[in-house]
Amino acid sequence: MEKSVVIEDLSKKYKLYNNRKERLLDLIVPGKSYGHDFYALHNVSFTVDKGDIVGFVGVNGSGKSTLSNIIAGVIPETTGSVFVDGQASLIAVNAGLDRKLTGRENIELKLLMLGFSKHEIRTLEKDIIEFSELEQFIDQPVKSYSSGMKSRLGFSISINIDPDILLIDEALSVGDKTFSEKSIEKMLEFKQSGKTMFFVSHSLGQMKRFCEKILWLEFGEVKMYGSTEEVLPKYEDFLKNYKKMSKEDKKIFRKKALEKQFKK
Ligand SMILES: Nc1ncnc2c1ncn2[C@@H]1O[C@H](COP(=O)(O)OP(=O)(O)OP(=O)(O)O)[C@@H](O)[C@H]1O
Repeated sequence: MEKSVVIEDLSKKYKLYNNRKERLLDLIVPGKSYGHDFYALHNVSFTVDKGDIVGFVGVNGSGKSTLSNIIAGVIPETTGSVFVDGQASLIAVNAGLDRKLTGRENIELKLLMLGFSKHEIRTLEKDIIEFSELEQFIDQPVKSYSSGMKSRLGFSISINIDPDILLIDEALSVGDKTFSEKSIEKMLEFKQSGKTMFFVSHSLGQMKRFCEKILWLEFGEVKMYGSTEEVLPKYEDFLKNYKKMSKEDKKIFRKKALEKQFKK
């Protein structure tokens, strides 16, 4: 099988500060370190074959968006290696849109940055605007858009540029039903063309519908990776138990995980 994405020992570390003074001191005092290291991802390894549809699951803060952003090249990893074969495109609420520019300008800028020719831009721009259903709003600045409109624009750009790898991070949760259905159809087309896709969603129904494999992240670490039939029922069991936990037990569970993420 041809590999599409290979992640080895990937970690993403953030520096967290208690206040602005600490942040400033960390910048200007040589040889001394202020603040705390926090691992959003720690030693994550997995391999994805060409044409796989992989879902990322995990409770809030487990690292799903951080991982999608790293695969899409939006943020860098701290350590480890990330191999991505081809061009990856991320669809996420707010991702990659310049709020000051209009919808049309955002489309043109994105296409220019991706190296499309003038002729290709003209054709693609038309398709993207039509798919987005933004009509006359396309010439309004993105800062005036609702989150649904932004998500429609982002989705339309990313899907129409036909990337090798598509990452969809919760982008379907904010659109209205008709647009979601249309997007799902487009995603099924993408799936049928044998391209690699990643999917982040809290909707397990959507995960079942699309994904062949599931990566379950728990506070920055891989808890399980395997076929949807194997992993999703286990994750569902975990969620059921997690929901049943008392407020106090949930707090303890989160605290223990956070201690691990801070210490590594
Ligand atoms: N820029 C940042 N600086 C500091 N910490 C960050 C930053 N970005 C993310 N984090 C932390 O990294 C962890 C993982 O965040 P991430 O958004 O990847 O989780 P997630 O699984 O996508 O969560 P959700 O389901 O809520 O969207 C969280 O604890 C978050 O607070």
